[in-house]
Order: sequence, then structure tokens, then C-alpha cells
Amino acid sequence: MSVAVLGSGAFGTALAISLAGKQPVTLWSRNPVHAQAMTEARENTARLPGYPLPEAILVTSDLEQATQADTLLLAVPMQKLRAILAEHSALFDGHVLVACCKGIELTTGLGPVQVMNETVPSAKAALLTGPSFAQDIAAGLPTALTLACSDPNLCTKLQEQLTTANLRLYRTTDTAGAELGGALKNVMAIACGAVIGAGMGDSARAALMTRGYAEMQRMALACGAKPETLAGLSGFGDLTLTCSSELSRNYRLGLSIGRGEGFDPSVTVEGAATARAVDSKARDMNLDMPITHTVVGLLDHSLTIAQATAQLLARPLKEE
Ligand SMILES: NC(=O)C1=CN([C@@H]2O[C@H](COP(=O)(O)OP(=O)(O)OC[C@H]3O[C@@H](n4cnc5c(N)ncnc54)[C@H](O)[C@@H]3O)[C@@H](O)[C@H]2O)C=CC1
Ligand SMILES: O=C(CO)COP(=O)(O)O
Repeated sequence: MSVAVLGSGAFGTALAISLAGKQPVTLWSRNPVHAQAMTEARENTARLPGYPLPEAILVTSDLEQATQADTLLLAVPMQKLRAILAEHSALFDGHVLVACCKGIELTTGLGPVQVMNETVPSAKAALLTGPSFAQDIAAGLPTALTLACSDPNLCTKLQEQLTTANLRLYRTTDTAGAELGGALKNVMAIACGAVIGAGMGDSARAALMTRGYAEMQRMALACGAKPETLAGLSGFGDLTLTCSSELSRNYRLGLSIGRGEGFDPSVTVEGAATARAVDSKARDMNLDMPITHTVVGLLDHSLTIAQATAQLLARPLKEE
């Protein structure tokens, strides 16, 4: 099975570098100028500087050429996933599509596997998610991720194809759990960044992470996910990483909110749109998601940090 990575941002480039250690990989960029620059420099200086592209990577901006591969990894932001699939749906027919994005679609409340199933019903959909920074994968540091696919045989084949020397994949058929863990942990990372940025300390962060995890489970279980998926790499694992490292863009957005500073709007921060999508989904499902709701208030500037903190601390006392 041949493989192509569609989307040449930080994560797509890192995955291509890792996979190129065991097989030829096509890396697609929608921007011909960017593709040419990467081909010449043998580096993605725009999104992942400092990590050379191995010879086994072919960079192209020709989507027809890239979609010749059997397995297509979609490493584009969540809110762009539907557009790229819908615009070129004939090219994706019958392929194995592995989404590498984390989030919930703002307009529909759907996760990446659901969006792929809806947009290209003839394709077989999977999800690669879990704790990993693009820089760590590109540097060949040890990493473990979750590969989710509802078809157990395909999941096993993909696990073999996409596991590399330093990137170890665990498989699950629980796509809903993997989708929601990866999406919701980014919302909690924004909250944790805000707490640290505002100087509220590590104990407050631990409280938010734990109660945030309860919130993640509440929504995921209501959507039919398995608790063990949330306890795995795609849920607890990624929550831990993203809520505690300044390499995370979601966490850094939170830090800037907590410090009252601005933030570059061109940076991909999946948790911002996802917080709004989840807040609205929670309302529809009659689920209590106070941290998510508070993050939306911070993002919309309808709450100050002081108000957000007071609001969370004043909630009725309850059993854990
Ligand atoms: N950077 C990281 O460490 C990790 C990122 N991810 C996930 O990977 C996904 C992508 O993130 P990054 O690569 O980091 O973002 P990025 O901001 O570095 O790159 C996004 C890429 O998507 C491309 N893109 C945007 N809209 C597009 C469209 N309509 N059609 C085609 N391409 C389009 C952009 O040109 C850019 O190359 C996100 O969902 C993120 O949560 C997951 C794990 C780690
Ligand atoms: O998903 C990630 C780590 O697993 C990357 O986090 P950010 O998108 O917050 O940078």
C-alpha cells in the first residue's frame, strides 16, 4: 500500500518525515509556490523549519498525483477538512482516508471520521490522533499514538503500514472516543493555559485537567464512546501533553488570554472553534460542560479571567 500526506503544515510534514524512513511518501501542498520551495530547500521552512525532508519524500501540489496513493493521510485543520474532500470528492472515491486533525466541525458538531463518512461515503475512514508534537515526530523522538478505524481488519493493516521505528501506533475501533478525546483536550488546554497565564498556579491547573477530563468523559460516553478510549493516548494521554507544554498552540493561546496579551490569529488553534462547537452540542444534548462553556466566554471576551474563575468556583457543591 502506498501512502500520501495531504496538507504540508507542521504535522503533515512531520508524519511524512517519519513515514519516509520505511517507504516512499508523497507530500501534497495546495500551494504550488510552497511545494516548489520545499522541493528546492528539502525543508518546510514555513511550517517546520530545521527538519530536512528525506529523499523518499516527493513534494507535489498536484492533487491528482498525490491521490494515486492507496492510503491518504489528511493533515489539514479540522474546519477545512470538509472543503478539501467535497471540492475534490471524485479523487477520494474508494480510498483509505486517515484524518490527522483534532476537532469538532463548527457547522455540524461532527468529528473528522463522521465528516469523511458523510463527504466521501465510498472511502474507508480512519483517524490518527494522540499525544505528539510535530517537532518531536520529525526529530525521531519516541512517540505513541492511537489509530482508530471501525473496520478491525483495515485497522490492523493501517497500524502495520503507519507504525515507524519511533512512532508506535495502538489501534482501536472506537472512532467516536478517539475523535472526542483529541478534540476536547484542546479546549482544556486553552483553559489550563489561561490559569497558568493568570498566575493561578499548578494546583489550579491540576484541578482543571481533572475536572476537564470528567467533562470529556461526560460528552464522549453520551456519544457512545468507550471509557477506556478516553483513558488512552487519544484522551488522557493527549490531555496531559497539551495542558502542560508550551509547544502546544492551544495552551499558548490560553497563556495569552491569562496574561491579557494578543495572539497571532494565523496560528492553527483547533480548540477555539471546537470549544464553540462542543458548547453548542452540549446544550443540545443537555450535558453539563462548565469548563468548555467558560472557555467560550473567555474566547468571546464575554467573561474576564476573574469572572470565569469566580463562576467555576461558585458552582453548587457535588459528589466527585
Ligand atoms: N502540529 C502538531 O504538533 C500537531 C498537529 N495535529 C493536528 O494536525 C492538524 C493540522 O495541524 P498543523 O499541521 O500543525 O497546522 P499548520 O497550521 O502547521 O498547517 C496547516 C496546513 O493545512 C493547510 N491547509 C489549510 N487549509 C487547507 C485547505 N482548505 N486545503 C488544503 N490544505 C489546507 C495549510 O496550507 C497548512 O499547510 C490539526 O488538526 C492539529 O490539531 C495533531 C498532532 C500534532
Ligand atoms: O495535538 C497536539 C499535541 O498532541 C498539538 O497541540 P497544539 O495543536 O495545541 O499545538
